[in-house]
Parts: sequence; C-alpha cells; structure tokens
Amino acid sequence: MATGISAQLLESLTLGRIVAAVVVLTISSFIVDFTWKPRYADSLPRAGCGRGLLGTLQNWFFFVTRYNDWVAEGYKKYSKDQRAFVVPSAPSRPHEIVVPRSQTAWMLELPDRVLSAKEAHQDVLRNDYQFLGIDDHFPIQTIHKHLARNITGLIPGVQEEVHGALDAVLGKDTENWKSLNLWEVWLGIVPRVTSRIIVGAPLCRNQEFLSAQVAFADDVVRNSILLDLFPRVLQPLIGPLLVLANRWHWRKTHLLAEPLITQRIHDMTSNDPAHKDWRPPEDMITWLIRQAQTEGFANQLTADLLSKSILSVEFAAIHTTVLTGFNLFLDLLSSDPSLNYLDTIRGETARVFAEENGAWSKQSLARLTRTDSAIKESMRISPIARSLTHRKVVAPEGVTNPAEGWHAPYGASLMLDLGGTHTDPTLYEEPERYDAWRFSREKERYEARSAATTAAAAGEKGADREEGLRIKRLGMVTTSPEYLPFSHGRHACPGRFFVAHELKMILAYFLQNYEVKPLAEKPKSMWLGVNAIPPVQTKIEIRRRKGTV
Ligand code: HEM
Repeated sequence: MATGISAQLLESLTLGRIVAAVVVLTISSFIVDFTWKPRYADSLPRAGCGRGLLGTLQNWFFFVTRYNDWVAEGYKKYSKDQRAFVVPSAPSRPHEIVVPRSQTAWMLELPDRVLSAKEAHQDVLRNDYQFLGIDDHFPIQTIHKHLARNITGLIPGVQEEVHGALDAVLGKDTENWKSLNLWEVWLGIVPRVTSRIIVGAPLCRNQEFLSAQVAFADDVVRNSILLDLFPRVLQPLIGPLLVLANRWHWRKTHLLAEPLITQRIHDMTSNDPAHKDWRPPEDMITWLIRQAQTEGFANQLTADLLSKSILSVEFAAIHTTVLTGFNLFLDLLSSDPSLNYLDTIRGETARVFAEENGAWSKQSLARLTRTDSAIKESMRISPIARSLTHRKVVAPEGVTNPAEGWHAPYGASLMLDLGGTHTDPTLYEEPERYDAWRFSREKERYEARSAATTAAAAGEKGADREEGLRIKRLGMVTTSPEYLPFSHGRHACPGRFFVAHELKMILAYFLQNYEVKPLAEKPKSMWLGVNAIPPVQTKIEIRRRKGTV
C-alpha cells in the first residue's frame, strides 16, 4: 500500500511540477518577506525605479547593476540639500534611508539600543549562521580594548612579517622583470602580516592556516551575497547548508591553532607558581583571554570559542586591507609618472627608516606625512563599497529625525553615503583626481610656518596649538563626517591604527627594494550592488633592486 502511494507520488513529480513548485514557493516567500519589511514615510523622496509592484520588481532586478548610480543621483538631488532619501536594497533586505551628512552626529550618537551597528552588520553578513554561533560582541570588544594600546610593542614583529612576506611573494631576482597578479600579491602579504598580531609566529607563516583564513573570509562574502538573493523566510533552510564551507574552514583553523590556544588558556588561567612572573605574548589570543577575565567568564573559555573568535577578526581584517592595498597600488601606478609619487614616497620612507636605524616605531611611522596622505587619498577616491556605515533601528518605537521630522520604524535601515561625500566638490577640490599630497600639503605648510616663526605672543601660541591639533587630525586614521572609509563615531573601525602602520611598512619596503613599471591607465572596478568589485586580473611588473639582497 505504502509502496503504491510512494510510486504514485514519484510518478507525479515531473520536472515541470518541481519547477512550478519552486517558483510558487519563492514568490510566496518574497510576498511574506515584503509584508515584514518596515514602511517609510511618503514624505521621504525615493531613488531607484519607483514604487508599486512594477517598481519593486524593477528595483529587485536592477539592484545589482544600478545601485551605485541610484545613490549617486540621490546624493546630487537630496543629500546636497541636507535631505534624507530612500534607496532600494537587495530583495531580502529593507530599503535604506540615506542620511545626509549634516545628520551624521545624530545618527551615530544614538545609543545601540536605538540604532544598532551590530544588528546592521548581522543583516548584511548573517553572522548568526556564518560565524558558527559565536556572539561577535566578544572579539569586537577585545579589538576595541586591546589592539590600539598594544601597537607600540607589536611594530617590530609586524615589520619582520612585512619584510618576510614581501620577500616570499615578490622574490629576490635582481636581473629579470617578473609579471605578478596584483590581487594575489596582496593576498600573499596581508593574511600573514595580520595573523602575526592574531596568533603570532610561527603559526602566522603556516600556509595551510593562512589558506583556511582566506577561504573562510571568502565563504562569508559569497554566502552573504547568496543569502541576499533568497527571501528571509527561506534563509533558515538555506543558511545552514551554505555555511558547511565555513564550518570546514573553521575546522582546519581549529586543528592548527588548538594546541597553541589550549596551552595559552592553561598558562594564563592556572595558578601554577611556575607562571608567576611569566608574561604572555601580546597577540589576539592573549587579549581574548584577558577580555574574558574582565567580563568574568574566563572559566568558560574553550579552544572552540577562541578559534571561532579569531576567524571573525581575520574576516574583518583580511579583505578590507587587501582591497585597500590593491587600490592604493592601482592609484599610485596609474598616476602621471611626472608627478613622481613613487619616488617621493620612496625618498620619504628611506630617509625616516635610515634615521631610525632600520627599525620602525610608532613615532617614526607618524613622520611619514606624504605616505600617509597617499594612502588616505586612495581610500577617499577608491572606496571598497558605496557605504560602510549602516545602522538598524532596534528601538520598538522606532526613531524620529529631529531635523526633517521623518520617522524610521523598528527594523528600518539607515546609512551614510561614503561615495557621494568623498566626491563632493564642495568638500574636495577636483574630487575625481587622485592627488596623493591632498592631505599632506596643509600639514607641510603648517610645519614650515611653525619652524620659521619663533615663539610669538602667548595668545598666538594658544591659537597655534589649536591649529596644530587640527592639522594632526588630517592623518589617515582620523575619521569625520567628510571622511568615512573607517566609518565614524564609536563603532569606527578599531583596526585602523594597525592598518595605517601595516600599509606604510608594506609600501616602504616595497618601494625601497623593488622597481615597478607604471600602469598605462587605472583598471576600473565594477559595481555589484553596494560593493566595488576590483579588477582582480590586473598584473604588475616588478624587479628586485640591485644591492638589496
Ligand atoms: C583597510 C582596512 C580596513 C577597513 C577599510 C575597515 C573598515 C571598517 C569599517 C567601515 C567598519 C564598520 C564600522 C561601522 O559600522 O561604523 C569596521 C569595523 C570593524 N573593523 Fe575594520 N577595517 C579595516 C581593517 C580592520 C582590521 C585590520 C581589523 C582588526 C585587526 C578590523 C577590525 C574591525 C572590527 C572589530 C570592527 C567592528 C567595530 C564595531 O562594530 O564596533 N578592521 N571596519
């Protein structure tokens, strides 16, 4: 009997019926999704293809290719007049309210229980599936609290890793020019250098470990793009399947890092008198254990929890830095050679490096004014995404904007438009031009002026101190409503101080030890939804400088 019913069911399962069932399920899931999404006030102007059923379908269809243009048009039409507007999102996500620059402080100063960065990241990355069940509050707080304050002590190790990584990736052949894929070059450098501050040496040089970190980061990016295409109601079915890859790469990481982590937990938490005067190495593993001690759950620490936490930090660090370094090289190599950008940076880094007897320090890296400006300018003009600042309304009553009076209900999404801000001619002269010294010019003028003037009147000194502070804030790690690659406010990237040191050391070592041929023109990135996809096929030609090996 049962066999008869099964046979009948199987017979009735034609390909046409299966396709029809999938289509009906998908459409009804999108309809359910649609009813869950927050609704925005009619007074808010809209970018995109319009509203209604047809407009919504067009917005979903064109989101991938036209999102960047929609936000750019909205910026010109509304943000310039300090008005908010709504831009369509991926089908499974709520539309976003693009908040004008004048309202940045309002948006970023609201408490996390009203506007949440964590929930916004969760919406984009689906952390609940992708980070295998850990609460990312723990690693994020750890980085906020421990990374910047330990930078001074980390620099010698990072320098050693930068030099080793560049030698390994670029080679030491002083005779022949080599053609290398630029993306692969940065992928060969950044994970190793980043892992130095996370797990220390020698694990940071273990190729199997590094491949697992990169693969995990790739998994997170790929899965979040795929999950975006499915309605929310189907994600609990699809999410666990997609993250099998994440689980596999975590397992590989775990197997390699577990002995180190277990030993460190033991050494730092046991009362063994042998460890009384012992100081653990300063790296992410140590900081995670300290953070757990501060938060009072050190006795629940496991190698599982720490290896997953490590992966979430590697994710935050790897692709962001690889993309930034990759774009920096494109900007520098495609600039007019007569501007001498490369030689100038080479001269500046070589001078300071020699003054410091070949050992970088926090102070000496801070003296690389033009190098800092060249990196900062590249992050201005070559962003890795249209927006990097998103917040989700989590207050049940929603939130009302005091300047324009619009209301964003629970679940609404708010963002700042990095792309529009960075190319606004009222903020940046000739905004489409890569002007490597854009941010150092003023500092150099100020320093020349300060050197020329003697200690003048006391009143002037006060004013000068203020000016000095303003000039200091022109550096690449200072965020503002006008400069957003690291976002702004209390959730601004806590890894940026490390990144600044890392990129300067990489650029210094590269230019002092390698010749590189310029690029005829800058290869273009392609916009896919909110992300700028880099031209990963780009090749560069390099040769080791004679006398450097
Ligand atoms: C050039 C490289 C990097 C860029 C462009 C970048 C950019 C960003 C941005 C835009 C945010 C979002 C802030 C917000 O939501 O307001 C962020 C958050 C974060 N980044 Fe970075 N990042 C970089 C490298 C790193 C590195 C190297 C680390 C760690 C070693 C790191 C750790 C974090 C963490 C933990 C957060 C979460 C902060 C929070 O939610 O409070 N980042 N980053």
